[in-house]
Amino acid sequence: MSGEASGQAPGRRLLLVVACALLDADGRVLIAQRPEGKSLAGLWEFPGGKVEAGESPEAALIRELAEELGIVTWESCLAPLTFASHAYEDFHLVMPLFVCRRYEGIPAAREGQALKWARPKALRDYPMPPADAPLIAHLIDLVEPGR
Ligand SMILES: Nc1nc2c([nH]c(=O)n2[C@H]2C[C@H](O)[C@@H](COP(=O)(O)OP(=O)(O)OP(=O)(O)O)O2)c(=O)[nH]1
Repeated sequence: MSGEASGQAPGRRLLLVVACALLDADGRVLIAQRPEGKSLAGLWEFPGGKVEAGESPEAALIRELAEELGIVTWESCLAPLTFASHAYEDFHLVMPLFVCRRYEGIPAAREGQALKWARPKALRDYPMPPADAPLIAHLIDLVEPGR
């Protein structure tokens, strides 16, 4: 039943974005700074982007990692970790977060974004989109448990 049919106010539209915690051998995670001119400019985020019509989340992430960072990875190298669900002003974001430890190539900024390898515990020192805050604890538990 739609929101209107059920008598509820229609909600925000759902936006499906897929993101990746790319990990290096030292357990650091790659974050990228959103460039000027985009929404949430200046904030640090996990690489990824919108899932296009007809695309699976995994295929979208493989495409985004190639476009943004010039790396190649495979569905078998993407492990689901957790997801974000956050109400922004204009839409409700649902964002699965995958972990990837195996890929080919050296991540390089293909879209002018600044990149940083950060320890999961240090992620709180970087301003991130509000949707991302609850994800950090999951990464710490995965990479630096008990520390
Ligand atoms: N890739 C990514 N996007 C995130 C994160 N956290 C978060 O709220 N987002 C939001 C920001 C954007 O609204 C959307 C990602 O879409 P996108 O990166 O393809 O969007 P875009 O910049 O091309 O377009 P737009 O935001 O200007 O509409 O998800 C994150 O950690 N990684």
